[in-house]
Amino acid sequence: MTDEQLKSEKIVGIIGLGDMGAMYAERFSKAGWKVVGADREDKFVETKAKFAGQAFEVLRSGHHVSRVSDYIIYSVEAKNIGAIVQTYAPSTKVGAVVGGQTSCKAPEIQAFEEAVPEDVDIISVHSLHGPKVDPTGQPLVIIKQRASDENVKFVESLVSCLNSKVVHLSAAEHDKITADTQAVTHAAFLSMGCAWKEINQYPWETPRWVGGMENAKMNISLRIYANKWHVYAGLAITNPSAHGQVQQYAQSATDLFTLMIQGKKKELQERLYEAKNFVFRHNPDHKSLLLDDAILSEFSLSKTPPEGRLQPNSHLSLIAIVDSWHHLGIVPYDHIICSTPLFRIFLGVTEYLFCTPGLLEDCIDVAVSDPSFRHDDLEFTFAARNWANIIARGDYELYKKTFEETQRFFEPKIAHANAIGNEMIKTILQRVKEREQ
Ligand SMILES: NC(=O)C1=CN([C@@H]2O[C@H](COP(=O)(O)OP(=O)(O)OC[C@H]3O[C@@H](n4cnc5c(N)ncnc54)[C@H](OP(=O)(O)O)[C@@H]3O)[C@@H](O)[C@H]2O)C=CC1
Ligand SMILES: O=C(O)C(=O)Cc1ccc(O)cc1
Repeated sequence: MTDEQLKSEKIVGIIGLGDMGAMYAERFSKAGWKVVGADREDKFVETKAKFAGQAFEVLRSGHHVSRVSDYIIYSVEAKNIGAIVQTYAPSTKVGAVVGGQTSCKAPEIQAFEEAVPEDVDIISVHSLHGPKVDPTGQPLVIIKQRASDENVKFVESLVSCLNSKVVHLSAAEHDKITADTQAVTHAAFLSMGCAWKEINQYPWETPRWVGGMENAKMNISLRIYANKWHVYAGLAITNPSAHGQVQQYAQSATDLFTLMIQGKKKELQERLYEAKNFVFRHNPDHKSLLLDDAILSEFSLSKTPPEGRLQPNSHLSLIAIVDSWHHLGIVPYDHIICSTPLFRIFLGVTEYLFCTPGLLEDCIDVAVSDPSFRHDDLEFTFAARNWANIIARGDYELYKKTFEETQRFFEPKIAHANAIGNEMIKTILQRVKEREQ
């Protein structure tokens, strides 16, 4: 079938009209597909009113969506995917295709394999960006679990209106890469947020955190705290590979902080240079960095421009990620094809620190000789260990509580940070494109 035939004959169904589901429903329907969607049945009237002006139709429940749709995308909380698939799977139209948008694929695929009838194909998707980011040029993973080539073409044709970069992976490959990239990135920025809350300081209000790298840390941290806790909890807790990665990050932060307070400069240097040589070995001349301080300096949350010399910082959150990539044998550049904007920014900032001549040396000097960031680094280390524990225990309630307490602390600044973060992401994407050319 041609794309036009598919568009006129197929019906696309979305179960879960939250941030990502609504984004898909809006974009697919605007591109000319017939789209139906449902959120929780008890919210039907409210959901129908919310999307009244849209080109897609809101139905009463996932059963109603499943009965009529040729491709059904479950865009629901990861923790509940098993139960939700079990509920609606028996209503799936004969010969249809099902898939999900959750961030970790093992539980999603298992739910489909267990519950959907055998005549139904399984093709999952994952847009590697948040709902407010323009999907153009961002990676979109397609996972053909069990499907005819014709149905894969149907899904490709559908998602082509997003203009994303399609990457075909197995569920296992997807989960390994996203554990390496997303889970640790989130752990780092979640920990920064908790540390600022514990020392009771908005980082943009003090001259201690000034400069491009600091802007990136604040914007990304607040961007994560602007999202829903379950997105990050589900992604890390349901992905077993993520537990070890987050644990290693906490261990690296602990080890490096210990070397700092012991004043063991030589050991710290050796450890970080070994990590640098492993992670950044493809860019030994430090050419064409993803980001630089001048670019990042534009994106400040502070009202007053910085004055004088920037205060050097031990950058524990950045040196710990390079150390943990080294310990886990991860070369982050290998994952760029399947990376999120936040991961690319994190990589860009660490690359800037490690590959700009003189910066890492300054950072090591400060780390062992200047105690002014010790309290912050101590809180950061506690926070990293706490997140690793919560994730390892699979404690959704404690995750929610810890996340929401910090979210409340940053509440007054979240909208502003999101606006600046969007601009920063656009600039960085442009930069990545130029570098690719
Ligand atoms: N947000 C992001 O940045 C990204 C998220 N993802 C993944 O996509 C999925 C959706 O995330 P997101 O849209 O952000 O989350 P949301 O919480 O915004 O959306 C999930 C929606 O599903 C609804 N829901 C719950 N139970 C049912 C049900 N039985 N039938 C129909 N709808 C139901 C929820 O209602 P209620 O809230 O009332 O329970 C909610 O409106 C998650 O698995 C997430 O990990 C993937 C990429 C990016
Ligand atoms: O870019 C990020 O890491 C985000 O925070 C947005 C996000 C969250 C969950 C996903 O599965 C994909 C993207």
